Amino acid sequence: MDSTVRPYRSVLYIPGSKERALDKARGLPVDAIIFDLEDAVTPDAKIEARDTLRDALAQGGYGARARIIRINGMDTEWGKGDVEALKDADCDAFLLPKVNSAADVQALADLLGNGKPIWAMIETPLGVLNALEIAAHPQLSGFVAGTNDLAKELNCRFRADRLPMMTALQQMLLAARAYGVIAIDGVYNQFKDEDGLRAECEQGRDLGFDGKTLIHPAQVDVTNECFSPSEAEIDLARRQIEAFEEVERTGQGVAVVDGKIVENLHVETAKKILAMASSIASL
Ligand SMILES: CC(C)(COP(=O)(O)OP(=O)(O)OC[C@H]1O[C@@H](n2cnc3c(N)ncnc32)[C@H](O)[C@@H]1OP(=O)(O)O)[C@@H](O)C(=O)NCCC(=O)NCCSC(=O)C[C@H](O)C(=O)O
Ligand SMILES: [Mg+2]
Repeated sequence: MDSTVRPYRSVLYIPGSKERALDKARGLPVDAIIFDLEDAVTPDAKIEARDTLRDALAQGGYGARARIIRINGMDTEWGKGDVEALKDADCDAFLLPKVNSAADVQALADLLGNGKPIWAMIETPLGVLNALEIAAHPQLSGFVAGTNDLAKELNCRFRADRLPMMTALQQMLLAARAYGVIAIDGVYNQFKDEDGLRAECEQGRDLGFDGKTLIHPAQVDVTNECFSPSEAEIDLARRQIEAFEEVERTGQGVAVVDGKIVENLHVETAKKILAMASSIASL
C-alpha cells in the first residue's frame, strides 16, 4: 500500500497481555493496532506480556493493519527490557509514551539501533511545547494524542467540546503537519456511548487528525466511517478536478463548482481525497 495514502482511521489499543484480544484483532476492520505494554498491562503481567506479544506477532495474521508496539517509558523499570525483548519483532513502528523532547526519541532510536520508525505519545505539557522538535526527529513518523494523561497533567476537566485541551491538540497537529508526521487523536473513554464517540470523531476529523485511537472493538465502525471521505466529498472532488481541467484547457486558472472557486490548491486536496478513498476501497 502507498505509504503516503495509507489510512490510519481506526487505531486500536490491545493489551499485549491478553491473548484473546490479540487474536480477536486479526479479524477486526481496523487500519492499525497499538500492541500495548504500558497502561493496559498491569505491573505483575508486564514481563510475561513481552513473550505473549512477540509470539502473537510471530504468528502473524494481522494483514495490512499497521502494527505498532507501545513500550513502557524509558524512565520506568520495564522500558529498556521491552526494547531488548521486542526490537526485532515483526512490527511497523514503536510507540514511546510521555515523550518530552527529541532527546527522548533519540534515546529510543539508539537503543533500537535498527532504524525502525518511532511514534510518540504527546501527552505531557513538555511534549506539547516541544512538539515541533519531536516531529522534526528523522526517525519520528507518528504522533498519538494521550488525552487522558494530558487531562491529568493539565488538571483540566473532560468536556464534550474538549476546549481545555484544544491548544495542545492543535499545537501537536501543527507540528505533525510541518514535518509530514501522521497525527492520531486520543481515545474516547465511554466506549459504549456511540453518539459521544461520533461527535468526538467528527471534531477530530474537522481539526485535521488522520484517525482516532480506540480502546474497544465496538468503536471501530463509527470511527472508520467518520474518518473516511464521504460520498459527497468524493463526488465534489471528482467534479472539482473535472471543472479545473476544463478551464485549464481554455487557459484559465480558476473554476467555479457549486458557487465556490476551485484553484490548483483545491485540486490537490481533491486528488488526495480520491487517493485515500481508493486506498480504503482496496483494503
Ligand atoms: C475496556 C475493556 C477493559 C473492556 O473489556 P471487556 O469487558 O472484556 O469488553 P467486552 O466483554 O465488551 O469485549 C468483547 C470482546 O472484545 C474483545 N476486546 C475487548 N477489548 C478489546 C481490544 N481493545 N482489542 C481487541 N479485542 C478486544 C474481548 O476480548 C471480547 O472478545 P470475545 O471474548 O472474543 O467476545 C477492554 O476493551 C480493554 O482492555 N481495552 C483496552 C484498554 C486499553 O488498551 N487501555 C490503554 C490504552 S488507552 C491509553 O492509555 C491512552 C493514552 O495513553 C492516554 O493517556 O490517553
Ligand atoms: Mg497515556
